[in-house]
Amino acid sequence: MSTQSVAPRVLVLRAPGTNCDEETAFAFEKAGAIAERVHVNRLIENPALKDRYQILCFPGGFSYGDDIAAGRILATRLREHLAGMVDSFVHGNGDRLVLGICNGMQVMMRLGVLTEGVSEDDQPPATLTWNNHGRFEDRWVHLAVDAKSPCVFTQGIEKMYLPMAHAEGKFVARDESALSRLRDAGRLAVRYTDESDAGVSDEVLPFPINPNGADANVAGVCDASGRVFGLMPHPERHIEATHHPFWTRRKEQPEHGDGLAMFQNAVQWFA
Ligand SMILES: NC(=O)CC[C@H](N)C(=O)O
Repeated sequence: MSTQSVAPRVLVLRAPGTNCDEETAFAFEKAGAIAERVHVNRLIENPALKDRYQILCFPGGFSYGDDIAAGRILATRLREHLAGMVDSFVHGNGDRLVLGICNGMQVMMRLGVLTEGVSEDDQPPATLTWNNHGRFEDRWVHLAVDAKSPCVFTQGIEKMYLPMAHAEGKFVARDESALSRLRDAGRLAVRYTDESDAGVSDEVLPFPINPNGADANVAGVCDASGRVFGLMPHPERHIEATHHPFWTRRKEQPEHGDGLAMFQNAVQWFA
């Protein structure tokens, strides 16, 4: 853990087609961080820019139009031009955080940083593919957090109600052994669940509870350290209590929306 006491600085990485960078920067700022939106081309011109930041965030959207596969082109650009930057956040001295939201998680899956250390060969142990019904799906989902997960972002959170909005968000493990390795290490940190707060379930739940058909209802995955995390739902879209779809019908308003705690956890980690 870092000994730094000032507000952490967040690099919210933009690329052509990114569309959640403003909201994501707002969420980090509301949680007490200093967030800057930086275009990938500025980083390629000047990779030393990365040294200003303690948190790297890949926001949601349609980077490079989701061409080839969602997240593929941005991941390839990062691998070709900014591998050192990615490595310094993911590994480095272990004193930085990485968060990917939706298209950001897709980029991180393509980079392999969320499932590192699981395969014994060079084949990816898991991927994200098209939702079962083959369409873009936009709806609010109930999520359960794996209490034994090392994920820095979900500490102290049991459940969340967040919007999801994606076409290529179905988590698929290569085989049962890859899935159980990830699960046993608490790396399948966030799962779709039903309204009854049933908690984490490995049995695939029906649509629309599990909106895409993901193996073990996986909605978010972290690395072995818990510092590197990606999720398909959008915490930055539920920051204020009034973002909740039924806020006018609730008797009591919570202080914040469910998504804020994840950003607060990230800031807290540097305190
Ligand atoms: N909200 C998003 O980030 C969208 C992710 C991606 N473009 C998809 O549809 O799968």
